[in-house]
Amino acid sequence: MPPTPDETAAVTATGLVRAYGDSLVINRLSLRIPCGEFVALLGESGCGKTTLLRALAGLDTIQAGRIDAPRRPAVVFQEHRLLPWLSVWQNVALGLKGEAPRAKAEAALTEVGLGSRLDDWPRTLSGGQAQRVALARALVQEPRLLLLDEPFAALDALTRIKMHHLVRRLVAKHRPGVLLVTHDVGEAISLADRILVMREGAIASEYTVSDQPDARELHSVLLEELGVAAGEPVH
Ligand SMILES: Nc1ncnc2c1ncn2[C@@H]1O[C@H](COP(=O)(O)OP(=O)(O)OP(=O)(O)O)[C@@H](O)[C@H]1O
Repeated sequence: MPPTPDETAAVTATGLVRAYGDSLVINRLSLRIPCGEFVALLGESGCGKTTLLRALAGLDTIQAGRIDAPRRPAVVFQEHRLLPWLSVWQNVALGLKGEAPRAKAEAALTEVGLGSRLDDWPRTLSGGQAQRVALARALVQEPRLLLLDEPFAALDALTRIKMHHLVRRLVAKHRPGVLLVTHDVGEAISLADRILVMREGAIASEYTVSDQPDARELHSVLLEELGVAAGEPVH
């Protein structure tokens, strides 16, 4: 059974609009993610998933609509985006306010299994380890909303599965609302409580994963939604 989402909203977005020139990428899109709920966002390439995520993160402007997020969202991207001139713990502590930043960074790094790498440089980490640092850097902020923009896409299959387990465990413990942008239908089904499909700038359909008796059937339905016959790659 998935955890019951908390009542408090991690984010509520209403009537969002974003155009680039004449091209309307987000068209009166609304969504609400309660704290504790893991939501995956699927959609064909170029449909506006990253644009939406950047808007929710406050990294991009919207032209109409409203975003209510009680606390600043944290974001993990496909690339780790660690600063090479700062050590691992300094990267995690960057942006932390208050006392004992090293101790807080250490606690977060221990949670992702990197408590022994505090003083190392980012360039000495593997791709999976660097993504774990990026995850620690996001979670140390205690966000209500965690935005994940294909954070596992560049990892090898085994590392990706380990990251899935880690993220699931950390989300169950800290209970932020999560929005995961992914191209991987299997990843969406295995991680998310709810899957949103974006089309023509809005949420075209949604699936509550626990309501679906057959994961394989849901997989086929989602591939069809994405315009892919079963067996073909999404890209
Ligand atoms: N800065 C920009 N200037 C102009 N057009 C942009 C800009 N950023 C995105 N777009 C356009 O907006 C549309 C949506 O892009 P976006 O990156 O949000 O899609 P996506 O669903 O995340 O794609 P993908 O799955 O391939 O990553 C695309 O047509 C893209 O060309």
